[in-house]
Amino acid sequence: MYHQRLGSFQLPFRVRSKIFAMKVALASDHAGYEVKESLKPLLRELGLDYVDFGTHSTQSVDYPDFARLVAESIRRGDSDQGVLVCGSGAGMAIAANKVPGIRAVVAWNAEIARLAREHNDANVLAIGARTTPPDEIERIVRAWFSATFAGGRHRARVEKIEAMERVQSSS
Ligand SMILES: O=C(CO)[C@H](O)[C@H](O)[C@H](O)COP(=O)(O)O
Repeated sequence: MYHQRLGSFQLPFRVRSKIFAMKVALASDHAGYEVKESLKPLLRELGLDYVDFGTHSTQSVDYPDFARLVAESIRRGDSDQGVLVCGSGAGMAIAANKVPGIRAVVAWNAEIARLAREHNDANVLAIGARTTPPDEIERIVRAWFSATFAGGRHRARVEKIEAMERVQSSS
C-alpha cells in the first residue's frame, strides 16, 4: 500500500506529478536493508509516496527478485520512479535494466544522480549501501528527486534507447 495514495489516474507523468505526489517503488536486498529503511523518512520529507517491495530483514536474499518487483511496478505504471539498494548498486541496476522501459543508474554521488535524471531520464536509482557514505546517500536522493529530465537534445538520445528496446522485443 502506498504511504499516501492520492489517486492513480492515467495522465501523462508530467501532468500527474504536478497534481499528485510522485510514486516511488522502493526495495533492497539484505545488504541494502538498513539503508532502505533509513530512506523512508527522507522520502516522506520530500513529499514522495512510496511502496516498500522488501526485503524486510537482513536475511540473505537474491537482489534480482527485488529489482524485478520495482521495475515491473514502473512498467505497469503503478510507480513513477524506483529506488533500489544493494551492496554496490550494480546488481540491482543490471537486473532492473532487463525490464523494458527501465533506465536504472548506479549513483555514487549527487552529481551522477542529477545528470542521470536530467540527461538520461533515468527512472530507477540504484544505491550501494556498502560503498556510499550515509551523508552522500542523502545528497544523492535529494539530488535525484530535485532534478527533472531536461529534454531537448537528450530526448532524441533516450528515444534511441527506446528504439533499441523495441528491436530486441520483436526479435
Ligand atoms: O550483487 C550485488 C552487487 O551489485 C549486491 O551488492 C549484493 O548486495 C551483494 O552481492 C550481496 O553479497 P553477499 O556477500 O551475499 O552479502
